[in-house]
Amino acid sequence: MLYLVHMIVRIPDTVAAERADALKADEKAMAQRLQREGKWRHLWRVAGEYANYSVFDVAGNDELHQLLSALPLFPFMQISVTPLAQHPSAIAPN
Ligand SMILES: O=C(O)CC1=CCC(=O)O1
Repeated sequence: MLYLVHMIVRIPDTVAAERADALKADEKAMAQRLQREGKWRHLWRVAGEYANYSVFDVAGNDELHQLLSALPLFPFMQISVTPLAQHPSAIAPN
């Protein structure tokens, strides 16, 4: 199943800069592993915001939740999820 996921990142000032940098490096490593595995199909920065729109291709709600909640920045993100279905006018299956 495909899911459009909106992630807004807010790391509070109480998190030390070194800790924040480590979390971001771990987040990048996990995101790139999931992209290589084909589960994180798109990752787009929202221009001008510390936020992204992503498309995940996973078995269902439970796998998506497991992946999102394992992200290093998960405690500092506001996440919204939109399940995607095929559009009948799309010229190619997604
Ligand atoms: O910077 C972000 O939008 C949060 C994030 C998701 C994957 C990644 O590497 O950073």
